[in-house]
Amino acid sequence: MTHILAIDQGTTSSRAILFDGSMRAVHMAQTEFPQHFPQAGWVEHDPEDIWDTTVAVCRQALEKGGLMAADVAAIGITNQRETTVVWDRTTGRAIHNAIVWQDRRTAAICADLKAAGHEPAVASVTGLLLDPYFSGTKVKWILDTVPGARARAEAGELLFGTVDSFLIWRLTGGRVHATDATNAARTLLFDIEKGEWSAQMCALLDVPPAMLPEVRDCAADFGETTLFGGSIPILGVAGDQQAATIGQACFAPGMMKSTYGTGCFALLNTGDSPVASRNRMLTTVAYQLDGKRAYALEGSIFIAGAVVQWLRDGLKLIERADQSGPLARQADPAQDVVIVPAFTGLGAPYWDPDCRGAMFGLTRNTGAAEIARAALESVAFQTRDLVEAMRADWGAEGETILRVDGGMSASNWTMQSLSDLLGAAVDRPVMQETTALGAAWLAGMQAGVYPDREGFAATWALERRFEPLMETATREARYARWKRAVAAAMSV
Ligand SMILES: Nc1ncnc2c1ncn2[C@@H]1O[C@H](COP(=O)(O)OP(=O)(O)O)[C@@H](O)[C@H]1O
Ligand SMILES: O=P(O)(O)OC[C@H](O)CO
Repeated sequence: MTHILAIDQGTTSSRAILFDGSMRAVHMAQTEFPQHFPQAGWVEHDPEDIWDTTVAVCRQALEKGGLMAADVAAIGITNQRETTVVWDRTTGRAIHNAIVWQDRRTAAICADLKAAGHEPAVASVTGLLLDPYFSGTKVKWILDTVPGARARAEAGELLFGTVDSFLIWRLTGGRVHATDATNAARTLLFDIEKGEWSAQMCALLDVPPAMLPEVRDCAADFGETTLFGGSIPILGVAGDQQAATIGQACFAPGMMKSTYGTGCFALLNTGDSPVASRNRMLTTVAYQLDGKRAYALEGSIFIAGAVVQWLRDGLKLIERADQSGPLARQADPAQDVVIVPAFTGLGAPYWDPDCRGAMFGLTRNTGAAEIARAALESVAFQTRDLVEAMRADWGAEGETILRVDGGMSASNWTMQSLSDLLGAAVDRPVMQETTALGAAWLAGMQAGVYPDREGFAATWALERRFEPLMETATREARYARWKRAVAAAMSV
């Protein structure tokens, strides 16, 4: 009973990481699974792929470590958020592919609700905006589209869940239909202040309450699984960005983390009451422990590491992601190329689904290095947009320190440019698997094998701090140019 198994079910891959009794990640397995794009702007996953890859990576990680179910004290689950599954209570099979968070098919439903003046009520109850990103309109779409689904959902025959709930249902053999407060907070159906499903939102989005999972703490009893050769309890659940916030030990109000994966998600802990944003940030649940919720302001950027993938796969300027920083370093300092990477519209704080990317400042001397630099800097400028908005919402006292993680945080050049363009310290921890660590800690703490919150926070260790080296006047001039570039891209 010495290990904790963290399941990290992400957008492009499923991962399982085994942590030992000292919270060290000791064995890992990862498998990518297919993405389906049935129409422009639509993104789906086959729930059976999600399930099969999840089970496979758990088995592989256990095998790598030569471990059995009896060696695992608990499972923690963290997951891609908002992605929506509706399944049959009797067979456990989904009635439609999972509709992924990136999917834009419900843009018209959102536009109609906005035009009818519902956004202020939605924001005040759920902390979110009327954007296709969230689960609620995706559930409505499935119920309106799959023949007979609405009547079956009303009769209690169909269940809704985000990916955590679907995995819990399958892992427990259909015994537990539950989610945690962080995942519930991403559905458009959850009253984040009261901590319960909102009848008003269910009515607005035509979602029968009978199909909703029970909402529990992030560290709680989510049932047990016997799939791995013995019984293992599931004791921790959190959406992946909240799990990273926990894994980064951002437990005190004012602490902020930013995760640079495919996209970028920055969360600022705002303490025990929700802060309504005046700057189009999201208000969300950071975690719920012992029935008490901590809240966060969240800024979501859809393209971060994806811009590096574009340099590699689209423009073929590099062969590997880690060549992007060294290439950017060679850029001519006299040139000021700006890229607005609005490949799938812009997220926070602009929320413009129709905007597309743009590049400014080209000369005859512009080459691969200048484009790479502009691509990496676009991530820093977007982070500054979020940090400015969050500080305006929450109060700007105190120094901003950003704790970073995710694949792109490995790039020293990008992290230095982030610190320069933010004018703030950027802290990169030793342990960069913060998402899985967050889920593992929740489960391990609930199982009684890991330390409490304070003890866990004390284990956070700095690998490297990046301090701003850029002159203030240069920083401000470059940021002003970025803002003009975004305005121009949005106006085309
Ligand atoms: N050294 C690096 N420099 C810049 N970007 C990188 C580097 N290593 C990885 N990336 C980018 O990070 C992303 C992968 O990060 P990861 O946290 O695994 O993302 P996700 O969980 O969204 O799949 C990719 O988009 C990749 O382009
Ligand atoms: O799976 P990731 O790491 O790309 O994260 C997805 C986010 O949870 C979407 O809100």
